[in-house]
Amino acid sequence: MERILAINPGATSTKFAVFDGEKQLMKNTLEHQGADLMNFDRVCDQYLYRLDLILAELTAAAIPLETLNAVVARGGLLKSVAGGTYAVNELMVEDLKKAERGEHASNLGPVIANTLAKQLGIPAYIVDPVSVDEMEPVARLSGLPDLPRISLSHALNSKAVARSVVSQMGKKYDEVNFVVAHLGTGFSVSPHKNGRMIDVNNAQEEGPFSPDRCGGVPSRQLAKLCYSGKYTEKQMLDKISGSGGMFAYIGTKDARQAEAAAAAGDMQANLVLDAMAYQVAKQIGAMAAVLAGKVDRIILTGGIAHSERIVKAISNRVEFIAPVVVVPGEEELESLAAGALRVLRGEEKAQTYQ
Ligand SMILES: Nc1ncnc2c1ncn2[C@@H]1O[C@H](COP(=O)(O)OP(=O)(O)O)[C@@H](O)[C@H]1O
Ligand SMILES: CCCC(=O)OP(=O)(O)O
Repeated sequence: MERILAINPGATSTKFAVFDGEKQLMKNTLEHQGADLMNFDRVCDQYLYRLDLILAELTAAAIPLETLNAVVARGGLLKSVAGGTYAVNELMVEDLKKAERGEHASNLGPVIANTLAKQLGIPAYIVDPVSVDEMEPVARLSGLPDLPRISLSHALNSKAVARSVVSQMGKKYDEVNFVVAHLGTGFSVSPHKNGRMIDVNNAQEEGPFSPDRCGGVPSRQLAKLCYSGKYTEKQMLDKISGSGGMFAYIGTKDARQAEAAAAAGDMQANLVLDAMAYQVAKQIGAMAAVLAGKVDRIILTGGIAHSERIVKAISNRVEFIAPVVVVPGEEELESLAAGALRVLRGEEKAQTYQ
């Protein structure tokens, strides 16, 4: 039986699980307080800190490291790649340490996996990293040649959820058209046409605003703000991704807190939640147009798909397009393990990142 350690580093947590084949032996979420991560200048500097915490939990769960056959992690902001499972290599680790496509917690995944796998002499993989790019040429133009559109999304969960919905329909992924909205800390809304994600809003800088990102904002005003002298480049980038969106308006990234505040009469929290759902619905409409209106299902997934209020607000606006299926949360660890398993069992060949 293949024993696999799956790791999913997030902005404020590290989720990991150990699987024997398909069977999950343990699953854990390590929460990181702001103060724990404050001492690290860059995201990739956190890899040993997070790895040590995982190792301590594996020891506590009496899972000897020597019993692991592979490590698999959520991939980061790499160069654009096709979907699938990739062997972690040094070029991938170097690219993520340089973070040329930006800082994001998922950049830590391959670095942590590589460090541990090298120590144990076992393979390390990533599956459907955030830089999966299946966009059609027409989707790549932004309107400014200097600023090509880039595919950075929740490809791992969006594709896994699409596959699971399609199997419930008794069809194949390449026989259907879906719009999948992943609503987590970042939001990505993607049209899936016959098994390919042919467009997506870059979850770091486009589309609807999300709990900590501003999404697409008025471009002239943004340019003026950048040159206003009020903010450094780092501060501006943080406004766009990290402390923008819902957080910038009401000081929380937690949709549950926002809902509780709205329920207690906070009008601003109420408006911000309505606006977030409104923008998601607008983005779903745009992606339905990408599919020429031929949409078999709209899928809402991610942590915020647990929210009845937000799901209802979005569904009311988009269910004229296609039936809405809600798959709350994410199955990223399971999808990572399944991707590694396909390679270990010889059902799929690991691709090479270059
Ligand atoms: N039951 C719930 N109701 C409303 N919002 C929720 C619920 N559970 C989680 N969320 C929200 O989901 C968001 C995080 O989603 P998640 O998919 O865990 O994000 P990520 O993995 O991208 O950090 C947070 O804003 C959180 O408040
Ligand atoms: C960069 C795309 C993936 C993403 O936004 O993930 P989170 O929502 O977990 O930050």
